[in-house]
Amino acid sequence: MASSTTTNVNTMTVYDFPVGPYPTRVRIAIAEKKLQMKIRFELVDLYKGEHKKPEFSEQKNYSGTLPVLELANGTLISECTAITQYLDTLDGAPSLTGSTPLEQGIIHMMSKRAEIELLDAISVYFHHGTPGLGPLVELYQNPEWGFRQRDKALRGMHYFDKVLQQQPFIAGDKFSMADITVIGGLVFAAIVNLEIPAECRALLSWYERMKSRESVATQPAFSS
Ligand SMILES: N[C@@H](CCC(=O)N[C@@H](CS(=O)(=O)O)C(=O)NCC(=O)O)C(=O)O
Repeated sequence: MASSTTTNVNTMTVYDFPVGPYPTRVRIAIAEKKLQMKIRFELVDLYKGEHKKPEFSEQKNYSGTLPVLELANGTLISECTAITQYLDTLDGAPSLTGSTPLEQGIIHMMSKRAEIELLDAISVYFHHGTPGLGPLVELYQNPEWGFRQRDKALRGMHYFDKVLQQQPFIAGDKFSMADITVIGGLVFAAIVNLEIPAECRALLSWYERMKSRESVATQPAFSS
């Protein structure tokens, strides 16, 4: 794992794979909260299986996935939703995860639905229905299960298209963590060459709007 030499005592570290769909979720949240100066990124090379080595799974994240946020005091937070919630509420002015109980409930539901119906489904297709991270990492593959999840993700795209026919953002009338999760899903869709169906015009239009946000456009996953 590469590391920088100078670290401010208050700097947080994100263990990261810059173009990865899930790391991109947290990268967008960091940009939306303008926390870039307080966070350093440390590359963990997924294609070399660094995330599966004991020094990572035992010391950083039992689940062996990225991203992981490490606070200055050594506290470790994994899972994109948890990391986003922590970073969003740090300044006492949540803008991504909801500022009322109702907003928090709806945003969490729609973000989790985006994981289940889109992002996580495409991840399973990537790992089981394609060569994924390669034979050193993909020790077990079930292509049929992968293809079923790909089809589930396509249904998910149609679902979110219908949602966006009725409202400007995934969880309602404001940009939120739920939009970021769907963006992560579409980043993964591009990686596996799973095109957004042409008839999903509301989803396509929403995605163009999302890609014009500075917090999104500046991410490595979107640099051509
Ligand atoms: N539920 C986790 C999933 C994280 C995840 O799957 N991250 C990917 C990173 S990336 O594919 O998006 O770049 C990973 O570590 N994959 C490695 C593996 O699954 O072996 C989260 O929300 O953080």
